[in-house]
Amino acid sequence: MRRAGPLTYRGSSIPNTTTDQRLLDQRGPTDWVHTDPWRVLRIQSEFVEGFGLLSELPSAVSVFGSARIRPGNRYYDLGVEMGAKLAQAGYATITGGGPGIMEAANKGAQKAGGLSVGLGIELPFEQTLNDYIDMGMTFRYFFVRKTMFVKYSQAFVVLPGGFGTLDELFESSTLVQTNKVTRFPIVLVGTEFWGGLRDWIRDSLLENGLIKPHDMELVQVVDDTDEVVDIIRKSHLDIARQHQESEQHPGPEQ
Ligand SMILES: CC(C)=CCNc1ncnc2c1ncn2[C@@H]1O[C@H](COP(=O)(O)O)[C@@H](O)[C@H]1O
Repeated sequence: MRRAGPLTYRGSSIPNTTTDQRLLDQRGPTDWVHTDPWRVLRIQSEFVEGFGLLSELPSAVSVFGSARIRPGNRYYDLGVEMGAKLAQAGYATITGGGPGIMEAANKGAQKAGGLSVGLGIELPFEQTLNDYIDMGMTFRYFFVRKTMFVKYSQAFVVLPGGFGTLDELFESSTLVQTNKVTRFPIVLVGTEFWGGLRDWIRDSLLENGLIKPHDMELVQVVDDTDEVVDIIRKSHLDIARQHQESEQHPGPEQ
């Protein structure tokens, strides 16, 4: 029998070298850097770096939207306006750090004097963080990056976009629906763009009993960026009030 830390080996499973021998041995193949145990460490280091970068962030809102929309498009302007309004309301803006609406929201936030954050993702084609980011990090792993959006922002604002944006919208809706995150406003901006999706959710998902009626309220659809800020502010005031009440009238000890 051989014990190696928490591991136990018996019989033919006993390795013919020890962990220390393998660590100190410089010869041999280097394919271990492409193995899952090594990846686990890289994933862990991404969490450590991300938490380190973001843990002292003030209140923040994540803004999602298309990577493909260019300056001159009305939705780009909407992104700039959204970032600026969030900055004026005292929120940091977090985006995926890429081009398009992400860039627009970062630009609006930065130009209005707010804190502009970009959480980029390594992609198969060359890609750098946009030029309007005060604090940024590029992630290797999508799922680590997604944890950062949810952990360090207090609301999601979703502007027009494609698959990436829909992924972010539905992931956050699922987290709220399953109570993994609580009291977290999700606001879609652009009724013309999002109205069809909202109708489909009602007519197909709700109609067939695949979601509950109150799930329809998880996501709000508006046009006006001031209204977005009002929804987020109101939700945060409600949370603060409930917090205060529960401190004044604590329930029975669990
Ligand atoms: C030009 C191009 C496709 C660049 C891709 N570069 C990207 N850089 C950073 N985040 C991204 C990128 N593409 C997609 N995303 C993520 O997915 C969303 C946009 O995807 P889409 O364009 O809607 O589907 C963004 O909110 C962002 O978080």
